[in-house]
Amino acid sequence: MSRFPQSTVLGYPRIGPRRELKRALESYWDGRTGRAELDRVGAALRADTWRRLDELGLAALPSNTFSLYDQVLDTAVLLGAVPERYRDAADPYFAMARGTEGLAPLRMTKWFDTNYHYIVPEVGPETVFKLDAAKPLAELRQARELGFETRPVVIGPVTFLLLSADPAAALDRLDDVLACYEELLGALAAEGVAWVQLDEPALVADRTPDELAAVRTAYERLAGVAARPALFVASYFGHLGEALPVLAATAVEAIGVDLVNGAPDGLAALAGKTVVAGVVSGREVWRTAPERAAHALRTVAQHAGQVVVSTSCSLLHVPYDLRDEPDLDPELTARLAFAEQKVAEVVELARTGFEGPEPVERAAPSARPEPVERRSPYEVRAAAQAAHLRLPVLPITTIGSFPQTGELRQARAALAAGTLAAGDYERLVEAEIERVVRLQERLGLDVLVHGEPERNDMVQYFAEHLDGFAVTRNGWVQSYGSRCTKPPILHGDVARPEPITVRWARHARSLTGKPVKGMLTGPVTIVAWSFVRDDLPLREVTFQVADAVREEVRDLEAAGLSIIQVDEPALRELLPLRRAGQAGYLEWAVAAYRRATSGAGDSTQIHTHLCYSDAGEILAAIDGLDADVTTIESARSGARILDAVGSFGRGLGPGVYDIHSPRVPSGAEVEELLRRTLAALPAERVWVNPDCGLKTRTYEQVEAALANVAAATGRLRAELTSGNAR
Ligand code: MET
Ligand SMILES: [Zn+2]
Repeated sequence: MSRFPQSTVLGYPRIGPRRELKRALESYWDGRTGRAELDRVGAALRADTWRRLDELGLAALPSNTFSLYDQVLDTAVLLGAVPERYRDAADPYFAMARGTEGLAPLRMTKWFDTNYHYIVPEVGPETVFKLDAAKPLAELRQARELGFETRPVVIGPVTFLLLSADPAAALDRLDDVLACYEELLGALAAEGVAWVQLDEPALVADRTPDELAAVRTAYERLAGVAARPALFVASYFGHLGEALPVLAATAVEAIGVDLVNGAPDGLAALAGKTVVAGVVSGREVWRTAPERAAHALRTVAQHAGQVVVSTSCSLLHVPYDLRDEPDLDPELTARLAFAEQKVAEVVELARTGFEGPEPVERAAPSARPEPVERRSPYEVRAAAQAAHLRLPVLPITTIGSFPQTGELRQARAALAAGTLAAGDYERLVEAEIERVVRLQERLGLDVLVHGEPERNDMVQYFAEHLDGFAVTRNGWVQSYGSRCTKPPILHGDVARPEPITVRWARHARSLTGKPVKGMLTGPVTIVAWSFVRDDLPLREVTFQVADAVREEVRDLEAAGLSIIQVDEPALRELLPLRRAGQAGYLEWAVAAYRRATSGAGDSTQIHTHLCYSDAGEILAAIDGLDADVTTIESARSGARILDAVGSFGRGLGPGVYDIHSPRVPSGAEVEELLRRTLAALPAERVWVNPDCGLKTRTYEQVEAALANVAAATGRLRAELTSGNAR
């Protein structure tokens, strides 16, 4: 077996430094360009990446880390796990990713505790596995033509099966999947490939004995393949825990461990192995402290046969290059590293060896006290709110945003470029608010919103108005497919210099006699969707953000807003992968939310909104938020969510309109969903609303859908008041 070179990265961004892949994909999907052009852009991005990594001095280059959509979907294709119904589509790959006319896409969900989303494979008894190694082989050969020897990267068999829609049923297919991997190893060996990387991030979560047995079976079998490349099994996003000795006992040659938060126990098991040491964080944007990295490397070197310097995970989760950010404060820039800079750090650590002074442990900051104010018990608040708001039964509301028009986006760009005066921009926003208010009045909604036209993004907008945050010019990170987000950088103490949303909320309120709901993003979601300083515990940082939100709640209330929504769609996302950390996280996350909202008076109704979440796992925490009304995504998951959240003794708005689809639900569909809700919950607690914000939809769709929602609600109200509901 050949020795693993001294430095590597587990993966690299692929959307393009200027989002070239995004544009190429969208143009291909729209039919503006053909497949050849899309493939040309992909090939150019891969070539640029290998050249750059090589120039930076990285010793081992990965391949097959590029993807036209998602690496899990690529793995499904590699293994032939394409569900029957997609096989006849013009382009089965993108049909699975995005759906087609009449064919829904595969489900998509979050990749571990990141904001990246993968396509959930469907694996069951009927799946026919058949290796299709075209993609890894093509990338390998492309790199060779450019003069680069690469290490193909593939999702490992256990993680692939555990990530599929029904993991238990999928694990039953382990033997068949392993046959494909064996064949893949043979094909790579035939090409003369020295090393292959199999990603097994699923092993950093708690695993059952059966699952650990699957790990043993898988890697004993793969290591037993006669002619194969050397095997490098990569873990990331945490420690391997009980999977470490299992993996180490197999004959795989190299194991990748995430060392960003210190070295795990049990390293002695790695004796004789090559350890690919993830000391440079692949998911944070802070420069690596060299003495801490060197310390971790020394610790591992005491046990391992060989230590290779690497990133803790793929660099997919950070932007390309800090040099694209000339507007950042130089003091901040000096603290940062994006993908390019991280590669340089890896190379430097490998070059200088692991010598250096011992790191100084930082003193833990003292905990900040909780705010003393407590809201009254729900019954007291509910009575005060009912008297004050006088809402009808089954009140209809929305989640906040209305369609973002091209005109608004252009105006914002012009404002940033200095070609549109601030006053003119503000008048445009006010006109849009008026349009949204009139539309809601016309549709007969009960609790109105201003529509969030001033917000580019529900987190970035707040980051731009709070101290302690910076926003980037090009800091795009892939979220899914062609979609990217630009996470703000939370680098200092957070404070709110002045009110942020009040002027827009006040404007909406001045236009109507109906109640208007103020709209804020919650503290947990703001930190979840930002790059957050690592010199304070996340809890402390989140509390600082909560205090800023709390001030905003107070000011909205003082401006006469009697309903205020504080969104926490990312509450589930930060949940630690291992159960041991979950209760502690949920406790402070809930405390942060209550800190943000508990300054409101009893007659002010606090709403919260959650989506993207497998709410089932965090039910008690959602209940603990103690919001007067919780709106939650449910149009697709149906009754499941009702069973789960029905026990909350407060207001509940399970979504009746799936806003992720351009489809307009009929009045009959909405009525059916509402009837199901009313069968599970007392009518006086039920709210009627879409699943999520409407900003990605068109006005045409929204108007038609909300008209159907209002009509269906009207019919049920009539039944309820005539006493024969259900
Ligand atoms: C991802 S949750 C979105 C909530 C936000 N208020 C909106 O309506 O867009
Ligand atoms: Zn939402």
